[in-house]
Amino acid sequence: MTSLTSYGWNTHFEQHFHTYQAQGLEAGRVTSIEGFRHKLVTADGNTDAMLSGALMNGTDNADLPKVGDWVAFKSYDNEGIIISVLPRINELSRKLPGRTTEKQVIATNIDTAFIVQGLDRDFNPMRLQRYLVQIMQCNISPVVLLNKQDLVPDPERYRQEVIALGYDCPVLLLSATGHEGLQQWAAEQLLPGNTYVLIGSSGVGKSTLVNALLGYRLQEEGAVSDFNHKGRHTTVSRNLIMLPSGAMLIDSPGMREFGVTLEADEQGLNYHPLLTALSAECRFHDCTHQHEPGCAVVAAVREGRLPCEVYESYLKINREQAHYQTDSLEKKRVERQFGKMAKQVVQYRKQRKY
Ligand SMILES: Nc1nc2c(ncn2[C@@H]2O[C@H](COP(=O)(O)OP(=O)(O)OP(=O)(O)O)[C@@H](O)[C@H]2O)c(=O)[nH]1
Ligand SMILES: [Zn+2]
Repeated sequence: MTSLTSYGWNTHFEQHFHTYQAQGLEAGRVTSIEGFRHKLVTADGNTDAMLSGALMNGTDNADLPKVGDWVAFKSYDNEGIIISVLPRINELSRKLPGRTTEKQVIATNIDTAFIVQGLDRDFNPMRLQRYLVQIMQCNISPVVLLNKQDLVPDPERYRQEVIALGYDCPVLLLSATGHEGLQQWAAEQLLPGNTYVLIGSSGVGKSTLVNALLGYRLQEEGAVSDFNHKGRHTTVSRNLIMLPSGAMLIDSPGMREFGVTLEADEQGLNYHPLLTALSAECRFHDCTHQHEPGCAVVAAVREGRLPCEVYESYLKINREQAHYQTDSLEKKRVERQFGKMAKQVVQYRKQRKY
């Protein structure tokens, strides 16, 4: 018997599961997905499950089961058929790379996201801020892991650089291969029954970190070639792994692009404590901190009280947000128009009786 609580089951899921339980369904958590095959951990151990026809045909991709989801399923010949996804506590998503405004759900029901950057060549405060903003907007708390500290002479300098960005989150230095900082990370940040996700570009050491925590090689670690310093894509799928300590970790394949998906009434600004504090002193309450007179943010940048990187990241994310919003508004307008057209056709058919 597996205790579902040790996998993160709580009263939220319990409540939503009631009606399914009455129908004789079971509950399980998705630990990996390969094609149509979903691996679930259940009260009776592990089982494979497929999607029901209704789920497969009538559901948007973002709402289909993802790693981390709790699902209601029916047992059938040693296999499960997933009938429904229980409402998520949160979902880690990103905008897919390129011009599309499509959202991709990476993993769900997450307590903390670890953003991993390697200090060798991957360290990039701009990219880090993009991850931070998106994670916070998904209602997930972030922790920054600066890995490969053994490869630079003064790793603390990088840590201070991240702290100076002013985000309210822990920043840790690690070496996955040298096992430095791992114990402290595990003891302070990896709590039993909680679910964590590792994100970051390919080659920053995510698989190596997972393996170090597990104490054995679960995934092949890809050798980053010295020749061109381009990491090979080694992690191909996401897995929810139970660590010996009872904490769960979802490893995700390297993602160089991490597009933000801020919604219409939100502002990237809300996710930066330094900017929020400063904007209270702007002359105009709806200041965009770009061209307005009496802008406290611009003044702080000029006087060196706000790091340029923070301001630059704010501008960049705002621009992207505007693009994302016009695009999704346009999509909604087209959908509305299509709905109207479909209604007209139905009416027309009724009148003509065919
Ligand atoms: N020197 C040093 N090398 C490391 C460290 N952590 C990882 N590496 C090396 O970096 C390379 C890439 O590590 P992986 O763990 O495969 O990286 P990943 O983030 O899982 O990459 P993807 O699976 O492609 O997303 C391997 O050769 C590791 O041995 C570290 O702390 N120090
Ligand atoms: Zn302003």
